[in-house]
Amino acid sequence: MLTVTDITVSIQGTTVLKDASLSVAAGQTCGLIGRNGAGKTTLMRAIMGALPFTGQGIFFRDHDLAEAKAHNRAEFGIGYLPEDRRLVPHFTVEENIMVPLWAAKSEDRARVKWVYDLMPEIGRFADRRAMTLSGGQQKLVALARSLVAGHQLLLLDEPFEGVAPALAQRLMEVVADLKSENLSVLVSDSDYTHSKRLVDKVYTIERGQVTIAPHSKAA
Ligand SMILES: Nc1ncnc2c1ncn2[C@@H]1O[C@H](COP(=O)(O)OP(=O)(O)OP(=O)(O)O)[C@@H](O)[C@H]1O
Repeated sequence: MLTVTDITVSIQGTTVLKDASLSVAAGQTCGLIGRNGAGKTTLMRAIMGALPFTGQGIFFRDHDLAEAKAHNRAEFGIGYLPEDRRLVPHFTVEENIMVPLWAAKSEDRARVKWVYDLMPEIGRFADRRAMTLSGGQQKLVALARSLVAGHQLLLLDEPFEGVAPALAQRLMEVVADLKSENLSVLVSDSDYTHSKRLVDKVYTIERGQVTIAPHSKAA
């Protein structure tokens, strides 16, 4: 499904990701665990087309992502929850979660309804402007937005970071519920506490180098 092979990313002359490889199979949830500054966000942003990379490449199903425009990710069914949420503050919650559909020129209301069914709390504040929500609520909205686009693959960048325990629990429940949807998920975390209950396979990342963790349930 997603294959990253030997990619290197340099930012301002510094190599921040070095020959990184990983793969996420259909229906699999993979963890990417590493400390702050290890390169998790850099890898996610490279997959999303927001950072140039060198190396063999990033492939998603039949698509060579180096050849695709960043906005094609939504068309391919890839959803992304950035670490810093990146909601449009003056848009309503519903407008925010519609953004990937607009990018993909899709009117898939059924997908939006599916997200509201999965996360009923989102429907309850659908008309509120994003800037009026707490940080934790904004994370839920950003997760909902990633789900609207991500009917094949979800990239979740530190979804539990800086979130109160009850909300982290709720985020975990939503991600765990996706197991029955055959979605592929790559979830990054600075430690293994939250993600260990979710993942089928674990990669660790340290100073830009990715390795498969020995305690992975499946390789
Ligand atoms: N725009 C940038 N300019 C300079 N250096 C950068 C930039 N973006 C990232 N880096 C550097 O690249 C390295 C990896 O950063 P990255 O954000 O990918 O780490 P991370 O594992 O996601 O950690 P964090 O949880 O702190 O975001 C860090 O050393 C960081 O300082």
